[in-house]
Amino acid sequence: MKIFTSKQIAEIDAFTIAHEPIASIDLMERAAEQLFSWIKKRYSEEQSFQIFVGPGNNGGDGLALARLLSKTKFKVEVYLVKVSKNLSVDCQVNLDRLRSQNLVSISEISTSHDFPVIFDDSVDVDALLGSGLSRPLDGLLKDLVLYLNTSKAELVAIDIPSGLFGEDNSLNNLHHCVRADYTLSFQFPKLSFLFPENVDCVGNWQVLPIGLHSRIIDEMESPYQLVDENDIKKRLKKRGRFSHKGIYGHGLLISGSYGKMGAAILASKAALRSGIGLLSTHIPRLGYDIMQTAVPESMVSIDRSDIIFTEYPDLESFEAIGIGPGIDTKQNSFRALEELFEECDKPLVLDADALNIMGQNPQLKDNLPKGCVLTPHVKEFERLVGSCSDSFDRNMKQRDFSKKQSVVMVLKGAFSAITDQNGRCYFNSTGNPGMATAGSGDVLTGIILSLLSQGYPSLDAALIGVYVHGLAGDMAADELGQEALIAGDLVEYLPKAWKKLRE
Ligand SMILES: NC(=O)C1=CN([C@@H]2O[C@H](COP(=O)(O)OP(=O)(O)OC[C@H]3O[C@@H](n4cnc5c(N)ncnc54)[C@H](O)[C@@H]3O)[C@@H](O)[C@H]2O)[C@@H](O)CC1
Ligand SMILES: [K+]
Repeated sequence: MKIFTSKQIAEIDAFTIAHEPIASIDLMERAAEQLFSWIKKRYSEEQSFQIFVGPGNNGGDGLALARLLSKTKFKVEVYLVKVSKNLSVDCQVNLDRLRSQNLVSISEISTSHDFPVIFDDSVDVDALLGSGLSRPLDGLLKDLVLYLNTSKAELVAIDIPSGLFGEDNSLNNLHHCVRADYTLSFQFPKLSFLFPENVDCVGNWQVLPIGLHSRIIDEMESPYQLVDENDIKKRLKKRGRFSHKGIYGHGLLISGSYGKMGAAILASKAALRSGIGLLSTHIPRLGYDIMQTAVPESMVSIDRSDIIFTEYPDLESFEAIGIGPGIDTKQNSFRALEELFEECDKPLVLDADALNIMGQNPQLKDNLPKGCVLTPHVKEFERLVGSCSDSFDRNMKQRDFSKKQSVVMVLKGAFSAITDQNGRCYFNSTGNPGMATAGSGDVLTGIILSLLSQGYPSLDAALIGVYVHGLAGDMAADELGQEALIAGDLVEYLPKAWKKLRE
């Protein structure tokens, strides 16, 4: 699903009105009907609602919703905030319709003395401001939002929590934005929903389709996408009946050091559980017995060092290389990595200590093999690129880095962001907080190495790998709970996750 800016959404809206064609007031009605049916499914008919309405079309949605709710048994009160002389045309029409229906009490809020008592068991609806927000909230609106945020009532935001911008909130004060329990966003999510600092404002968000015109949605360019299961299924290659293990590639995983052999085991198992034909794991000498016992399916390549990575085997026979999990960051490992960058013309995935070595030796960045995949978490990313003021800034820097260095980068976290050589950004939609556990990243490296070895292009390997990793995590958490989840469980659930993608 593409993600558009607020400005683009207004264009899509206008195109729909002109080309469906549909009157804008009827499009607003369609949006209100979607809100109404979401509410009807969720709340009992005795539920009371307090709806806070602003001067624009977001307010218009709130008024139309009030009318639909009051036609049934729901109890509704509306509060219209007087922050400008005029209402938008469709907001005014809906105010007139609600008044003539005469079922709902409509109060005006002109000063903070007019703020109503909010009952803990009511549901508040935030229809103050939507995507037309032009500056951070101040004055009466800010005071009202602060007041609403102190209440214990459940808060449902229409389209976007009032005060939050759809994209860049770096100059905004998030304490002055509505803190919703639910945000019901029309047709698309907003970019800002995917950034962790906004989670307290957005709460659980859901997309409600309102039938915007498919032609303009298809044609309009956006660098941002939220990746769903169908996007992933389309990228999967068929596994033929007559295939043999040679077809699925031979991968080389460089991993492990004294005290960190677990990383090599987890990454190797994940690679093997993700369709690779053959796997060799390159490890320091001390890990020989450990690897041969724990992962008999993998061949072992032994470093001359007992305890760290200092060299790598001839690359000729491998389709792809993965390096980083648990290799440590010693000087000799840096030299070997530098050499690998110079020599390697195979698909490559870099993680963990490989990224930390680069963080310590910034000149390495410019030698990165083109098209390789990097999988940092936020700290590793900032060691590479420098500190960032917020997630929006970090996202811009990630897109720039991918473009400049011509690499694919996976920034791991909730909604992991995957950027490509053209500066496009794909947000992953699977995964849960239970996966923030030791070794989870090693599993991802193994999966991506496996896909690269099978001939998937770097971007596909990253997108599919991150998705299936998150899916395995979701399936594991469903059965085991998030607290108990460990990285080994992700490996255990990979078969089910792959199976689901092949259904
Ligand atoms: N995009 C779509 O397809 C549809 C959009 N709809 C609704 O329309 C909304 C957008 O409507 P509008 O463009 O009228 O925008 P808003 O409803 O967000 O309101 C904009 C108004 O608020 C004022 N304003 C902006 N920032 C302010 C601030 N900080 N303090 C005080 N006043 C401020 C503006 O001057 C303008 O008058 C969406 O969020 C959505 O709820 C729906 O009606 C259905 C269709
Ligand atoms: K809102």
